[in-house]
Amino acid sequence: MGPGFLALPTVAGRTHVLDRGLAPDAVAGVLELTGEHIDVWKFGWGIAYLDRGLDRKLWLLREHEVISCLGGTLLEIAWSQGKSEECLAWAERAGLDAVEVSRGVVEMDLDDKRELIKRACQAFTVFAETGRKDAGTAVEAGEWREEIAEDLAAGAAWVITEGRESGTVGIYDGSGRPRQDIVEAAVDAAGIERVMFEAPRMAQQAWLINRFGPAVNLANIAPDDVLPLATLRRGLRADTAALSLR
Ligand SMILES: C=C(OP(=O)(O)O)C(=O)O
Ligand SMILES: O=S([O-])[O-]
Repeated sequence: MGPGFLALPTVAGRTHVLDRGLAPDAVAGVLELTGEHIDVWKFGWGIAYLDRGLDRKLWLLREHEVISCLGGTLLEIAWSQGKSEECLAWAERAGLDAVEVSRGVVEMDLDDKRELIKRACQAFTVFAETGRKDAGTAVEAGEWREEIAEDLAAGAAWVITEGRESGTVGIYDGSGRPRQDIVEAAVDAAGIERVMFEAPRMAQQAWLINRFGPAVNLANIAPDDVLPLATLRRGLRADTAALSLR
């Protein structure tokens, strides 16, 4: 990795990218430049449903051994219309590897979420998301702990904590600062290896890396932030330079 003359931290943390509708050629470019740093590629919200480049993008992701994931909002909308089976069958035919199961926009109780996770696990790796997508309904730390434990018991491979593309909800306050009690509750409940923090902003990525080390898993990373994030994880940027300064 790099020319090799620096002693840098070993990076084990996963990087999960949020695709807001990139063209296939752009995806090819991102993967060529930074594919080695990308573990999961999420088609945000309902993007996959409308994406005419989906087949080609899925082919590229497979070539680079990146897990492809359906956005949670699409499955929520399908579920609200009684179409979750149709949605999962379509995603399986399309060749997606993973789905996000969330209850961020619809009213779905924990029993329904558990059933949906179990059903989705039959064909997919499941990322179970915790937290609401609107700022008005913050979930308390105890509830996060409980929901995360249930999601994992239902078979979710990963827990993903809400932050959206904005970074101002879920584990963050309205100005984007981490809600530390929620962050710690998520790590307590899932273990650092199984939790992925949505962290769209550089300051949030740096805060989480400084708190948990370069092994922290970070999600909703913009495609052109992948390389900057790789530098943060290795202490190659002022915000985390303590990791590599001697
Ligand atoms: C991208 C989505 O939302 P979030 O960023 O909140 O996971 C989604 O639901 O697909
Ligand atoms: O995930 S990274 O920084 O290689």
